[in-house]
Amino acid sequence: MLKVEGVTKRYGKTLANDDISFSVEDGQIAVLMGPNGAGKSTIIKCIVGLLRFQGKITLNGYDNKSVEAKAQIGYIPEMPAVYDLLTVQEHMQFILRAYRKMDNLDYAQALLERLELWDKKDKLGKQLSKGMQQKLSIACALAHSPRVVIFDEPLVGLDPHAIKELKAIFQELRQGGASVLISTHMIDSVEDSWDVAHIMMQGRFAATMANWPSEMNEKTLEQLFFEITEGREEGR
Ligand SMILES: Nc1ncnc2c1ncn2[C@@H]1O[C@H](COP(=O)(O)OP(=O)(O)OP(=O)(O)O)[C@@H](O)[C@H]1O
Repeated sequence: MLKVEGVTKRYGKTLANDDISFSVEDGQIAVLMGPNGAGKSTIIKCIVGLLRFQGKITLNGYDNKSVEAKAQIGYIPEMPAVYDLLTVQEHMQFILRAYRKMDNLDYAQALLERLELWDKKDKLGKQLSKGMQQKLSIACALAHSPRVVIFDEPLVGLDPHAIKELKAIFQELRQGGASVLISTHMIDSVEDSWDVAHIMMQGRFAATMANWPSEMNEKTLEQLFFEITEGREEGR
């Protein structure tokens, strides 16, 4: 479970996150949406421990800066960051050694196969295309079976096969009990597979929509998004 309590982050005079609180339960997919500059990447960077902030963030009860929390988190950044001089296969070995999860080697290979990277296993990071680097970044983040997985714009630059696989992976993570947070501009990319969606505006949550079977939503997520961000419903 991911718990964010009263997180505020300023860059100088810019208030990027303004007292944000939310949680993502085990086996839940939460979606973060909002216009450019709303503060999505900032809250994600706070969660994964890349930024200092005011407030409290815990992963399964552990402070997000603790080693216990870091061992449980998988982070797919907006821009893939791979090691130029490691091969695809060496990335997996490096990650699994670092997390002491060498038992996951078969799982890591299966991830590479699903993402059509196994035939590139001997290529260096710097020899991969942007989309291949993105796929490797996804495999690296998932290889150690994290319990909390954070995706920042994961579908950008992926080919249709990888998008299909990644959508299946979202569901498998959810079924496996992970807490999944996905930041995306592509409203239809998450289809109906999310549990809760937060729409961010100017550093705050302007609206939250649940997608439980019992919830009778009058509006689609897309309608709500345009209503909030443009002050009207799309097409009106
Ligand atoms: N390193 C930084 N230094 C100063 N200001 C920053 C920095 N990073 C982000 N900001 C500012 O913080 C605010 C939130 O930015 P953030 O990147 O979190 O938005 P976002 O919702 O992820 O946007 P996008 O959809 O464009 O990725 C913006 O006003 C942005 O200009």
